[in-house]
Amino acid sequence: MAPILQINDLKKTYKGGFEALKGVTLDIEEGEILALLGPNGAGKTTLISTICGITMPSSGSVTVGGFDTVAQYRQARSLIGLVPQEINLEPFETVWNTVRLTRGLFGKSRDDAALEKILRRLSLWDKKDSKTKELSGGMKRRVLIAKALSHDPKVLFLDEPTAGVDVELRKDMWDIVADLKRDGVTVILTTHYIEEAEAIADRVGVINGGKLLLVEDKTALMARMGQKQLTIELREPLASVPAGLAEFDLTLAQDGAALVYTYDTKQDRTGITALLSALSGAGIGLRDISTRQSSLEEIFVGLVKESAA
Ligand SMILES: Nc1ncnc2c1ncn2[C@@H]1O[C@H](COP(=O)(O)OP(=O)(O)OP(=O)(O)O)[C@@H](O)[C@H]1O
Repeated sequence: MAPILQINDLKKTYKGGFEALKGVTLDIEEGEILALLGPNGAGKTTLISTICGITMPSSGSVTVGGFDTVAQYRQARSLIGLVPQEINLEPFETVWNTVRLTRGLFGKSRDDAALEKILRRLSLWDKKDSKTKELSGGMKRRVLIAKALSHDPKVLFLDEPTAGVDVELRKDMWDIVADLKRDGVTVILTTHYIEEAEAIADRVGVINGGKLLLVEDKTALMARMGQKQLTIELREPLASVPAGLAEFDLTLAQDGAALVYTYDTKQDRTGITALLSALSGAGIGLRDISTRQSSLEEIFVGLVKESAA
């Protein structure tokens, strides 16, 4: 089946010349949850806004369900739900009317049963007659989600859904996303929270400086997190990794004063014993050894730093 969302060499230069997207290409499969990670100003919101037709692309194209988001804007937009970063509700309107009116804006016929289902799922049913200004911050965010779901979209964008919300609401939000996935909704969310990506995403994309640096299966990323590094501080610095140690995944660090060995913690044999005896066999003296585990956070920080260099 064709991907539900196809982003092809998408570029966006804002008036004034700032290049916020520098050619993003990405396919997203139906029912997938993709988390887009990136520091402030990376281009996450620009990417979402361009896909949703709020911002015009400078070049490249996006299709949603096969519809081009510029040439076939209405069809494409009707398949998309967008939960914006900022809360933009009509304060004196009730929850029920807010959600009902949004559905109407998409030209969908009235369907009270569908709206009731959405409000119940978001634990908003008992608040349906409350004015939105009477709701807590967390409930307002839920109303934004209810609005975004009101026209039965196939793809839901959540722009930093849990920024500044408490732990409990964050977990709730994750449950809601898992629920939507079960219904076959494709979810793309932006986040600064790496644990959020870890908790709910099928795939993780890292964006910085308007470029997509990596898109990878979360499980594959987790497998990478299984990597550990053994740092061996040497008595005498080396100019290069000795040829006799070529079978090991070694790099020189600290100007030759240390060897770094990367190994997979999930494998039965780490190779450390063999390495240490090989070092001893080569007459290389050790001063100290230490190990550390790389995390998704480090992978992320490393990538972002590299791309900025
Ligand atoms: N309307 C605009 N005109 C000019 N520049 C803009 C406009 N909107 C965004 N930018 C710039 O584009 C870059 C990317 O912004 P964007 O909001 O997409 O980043 P982001 O990754 O969503 O950041 P954050 O995590 O802070 O929300 C920033 O440098 C921003 O200043």
